[in-house]
Amino acid sequence: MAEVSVTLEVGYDGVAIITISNPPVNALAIPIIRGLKEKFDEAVRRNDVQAIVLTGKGRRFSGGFDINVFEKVHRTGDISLMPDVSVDLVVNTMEDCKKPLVAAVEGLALGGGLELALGCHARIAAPRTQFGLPELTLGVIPGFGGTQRLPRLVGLSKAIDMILLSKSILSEEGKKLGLIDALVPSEELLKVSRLWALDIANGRKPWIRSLHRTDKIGSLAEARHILKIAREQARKTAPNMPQHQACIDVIEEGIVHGGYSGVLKEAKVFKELVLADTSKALVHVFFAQRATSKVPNVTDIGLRPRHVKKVAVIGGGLMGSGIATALILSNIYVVLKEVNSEYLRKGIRTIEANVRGLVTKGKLTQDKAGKTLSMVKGALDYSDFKDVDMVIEAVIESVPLKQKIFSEIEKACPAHCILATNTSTIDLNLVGEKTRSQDRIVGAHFFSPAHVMPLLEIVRTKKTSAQVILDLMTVGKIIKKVPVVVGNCTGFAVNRTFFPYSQGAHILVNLGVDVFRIDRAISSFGLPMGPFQLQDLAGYGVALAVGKEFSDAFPDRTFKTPLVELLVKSGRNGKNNGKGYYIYEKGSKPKPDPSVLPIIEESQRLTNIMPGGKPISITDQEIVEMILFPVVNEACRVLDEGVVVRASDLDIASVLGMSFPSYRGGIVFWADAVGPNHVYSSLKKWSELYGNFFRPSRFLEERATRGIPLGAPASSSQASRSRL
Ligand SMILES: C[C@H](O)CC(=O)SCCNC(=O)CCNC(=O)[C@H](O)C(C)(C)COP(=O)(O)OP(=O)(O)OC[C@H]1O[C@@H](n2cnc3c(N)ncnc32)[C@H](O)[C@@H]1OP(=O)(O)O
Repeated sequence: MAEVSVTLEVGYDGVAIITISNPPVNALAIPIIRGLKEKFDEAVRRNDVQAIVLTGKGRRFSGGFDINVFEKVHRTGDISLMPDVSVDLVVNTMEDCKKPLVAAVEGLALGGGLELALGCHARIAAPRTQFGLPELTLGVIPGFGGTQRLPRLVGLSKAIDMILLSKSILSEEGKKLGLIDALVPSEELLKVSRLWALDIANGRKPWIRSLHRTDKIGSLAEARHILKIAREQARKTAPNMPQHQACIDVIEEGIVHGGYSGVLKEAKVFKELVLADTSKALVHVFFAQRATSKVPNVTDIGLRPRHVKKVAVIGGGLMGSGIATALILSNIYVVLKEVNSEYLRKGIRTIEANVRGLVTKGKLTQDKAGKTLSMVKGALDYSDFKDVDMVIEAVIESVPLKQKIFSEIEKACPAHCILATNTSTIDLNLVGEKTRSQDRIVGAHFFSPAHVMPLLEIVRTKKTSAQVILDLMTVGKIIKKVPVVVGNCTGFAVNRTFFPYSQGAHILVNLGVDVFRIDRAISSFGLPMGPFQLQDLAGYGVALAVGKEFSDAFPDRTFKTPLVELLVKSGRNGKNNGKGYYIYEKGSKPKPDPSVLPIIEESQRLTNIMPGGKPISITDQEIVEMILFPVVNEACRVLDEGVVVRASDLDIASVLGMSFPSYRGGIVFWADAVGPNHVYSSLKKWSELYGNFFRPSRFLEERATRGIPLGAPASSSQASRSRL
C-alpha cells in the first residue's frame, strides 16, 4: 500500500519542508488535508523554523482534491464529508501565516493542488509543469479560493479562460503571466524555493498575499464587460450546466465586494454544486473513463504490452485515412495500402488534408506536420507488410473481401502481427473464418472522423488472445484514444445500443410529430444534433445499410419506414448533395427544408400508424424519452448479454462515441437517474400502443420491478452468459 502522509523536515537553514505524499497524483485526500493543517501549525509553533516550503513527493505537486470524496458525498448525500479547507486552511493557516510560505511545484498543480500553491506567498516551478483549475469538468467550481486568487495573479480574462474552459497552462507561460515567480531546473527547485522563502522572511523579497491584490483586475467597468461576454459565451457553450454561470457569479462577487467575500461565496456555491446532478454525472464519467483500463483476465494477469512500431492500414477511404492520421500523429509508422494508385493518391491526400487542418487550427506546428507526414508510406502490394506489428483493415463492409484480405495478410505478415479489422458491423468470427490465426484477430472500431473522435471500441472474440487485446489497448492510449473492450455481436456495444435511436425518431415522424421539432428537442437535451440532421450528415446510403443490418439481426424489434427510400427517390442524399431534411448552403447553418414535408406525408400515409389517422400530441420531454428509452432498452440487452465488462463502459462509450452529453453521465447512468421503473412503465405503455419496437427487455423488467439500478453489477446468471 502506497503511503499517504504529510511530512515536515526542518533544515539547518531554518526552512521547514512540508511534503504531500499520496501516489500516484498526491490527491488531497482527507488525511492529507488534516496532515497539512497539523504540519503548518507545527512549523509556525517551532522556534527553529523561519520559513516554510510546500512541495509534493514523486515530482508531482498535486492533482487536486480527492475526487473519491465527491463520489462519497454523491452516494451518501452527506455534504459534511467536505472539509473546510478554503477559509480554515488556505486563508487562515497558509495565506495569513506569520511565516513566509513558498510552493515548490513540479509535474502538475491541478484544482485544489494549484489552489494551495496560490495560497502561498510565492511559487517556484520546474519546467513544463502543468497548472490548471479543471473543476468545471467535474460539475463544480474551484473551492479552495481559486476563483478569487487566479484572476488576481494572471488577470481576469486569462483566469476566465483557464477556469471556464478548464484549460491548463505550462510553467513557461505561467512565468510570463506572473502565476509563478521563478522557473528553475528540477534539480534546483527545492534549493531555490528555500532561499526564496528566507528572502521573504528577511525582507529581501515581497511578502504577497494574492487575495489582497487588485493590480491585475482592472476597473470595475472593464471587469463587468469581460464577465458579461463570458456569461453570454457560457450560455451558448454550456447551456444545461449550472457550474459555468455560478462560477462567473462567484468571480464577480470577489471583484465587487473584495476577495474574502468572494471566498465565502465560493465555499457556499461549491457545496451546492457538489450536490447537483451535473456533478454526480461528471464525477461518474471521470471514474468510468479510468475504469475502462481495467479489463479482467487481460490487464490483471501480469502481461506486458509489446511495442508496436509499424502498422499497416488497408484501405485509404475516410476511415482508413483517418486511422492512419491518428497513428502518424503519435509517431507510429504507417504503410497505407490501396488497390490502385488513384485510390492510394486520394488516401494520402486525405491524410495530408487532415494534418494540414490541425496546423490551420493551431494544434500542430508546420515543422511537426512535415515530420508527421514523413511517417506514412503508400503501398499497392504486401511487400512492406513483412515487418509490421499490426494490420488494421478498413475496406468496405463485404464479408468475402474481408475474408480474402485476412487470409492474405496471415501469409504476408510476421507471426506476432495483430490482425485487426475496423468493421462496424460484421461478425469477427466470419472475418477470420478462413485463417488459422484466430487468436490474433480483433476488432479496432474507430469512430468517424477517426483522427478526432476519442473512442476506440476494441472487439474481442472468444478466441482473441489477452496479449493482443492488451497491445491494442496500449496502441489506443498512445494515439490518445479511450479504448473500451467489448464482446462480439451485431453492431458491437455502441452501434448496437444506439440502433433504436434513429428508429424511435422515425416512429415519431410517422406518428405525425414534426421532424424539426424532434431535432430541436434532442439538441436541447444535449446531443450535438438531432437524429434527422445526423442522418443528413451520414448520408442516406448509411441509413439504409445500417437499417437493413439491424432489421436482419433483430427483426422482432425493428420499425420499417419507407421514408429514407422516398427521400432517395426524390433525389435527396442529405448533406452530400446539399438536399436532405435541411437545406445546406456554404457558409450558413443548415435550414429546415419545407419541401421535404410532402415526402414525409407520403411516408405517414404508407405506414398508417397514427391513431385514428391524427398526429399524436406529445411534449418535448416525451419526444426525448420515446427516442432514448428504446436506446436504454437495447443497452439493457447489451448488459444482459455481457457485451461490456461493466455498465459504466457503456456510459463512457456513449459519451465518447455518440456524443451523449457527459453531464448526464452516459446512457445507463442517465437511465438510472430518470428511474428504471419510469423507463420500464413508459416502454410498456408505448409497446401496447405502438408495437414491439418498444417492448421492454427482460433485464429492464427484472431490474425495474426489483428496484435494482441498471448500472449495478451483473448477477451470477448474467455473468455466465457473458460474451467476454
Ligand atoms: C476544491 C477543489 O477546487 C476541487 C478539486 O480539486 S477537484 C479535482 C481537480 N483535479 C482534477 O480534476 C484532476 C483530475 N485528474 C486528472 O486529470 C488526471 O488524473 C491527471 C492529469 C492528474 C493524471 O493523469 P494520468 O497520469 O493519465 O493518470 P490517471 O489514470 O488519470 O490517474 C491515475 C490515478 O489517479 C487517480 N486520480 C487522479 N486525480 C485524482 C484526484 N484528484 N482525486 C482522486 N484520484 C485521482 C485516478 O482515478 C487514477 O486512479 P486509478 O489508477 O485507480 O484508476
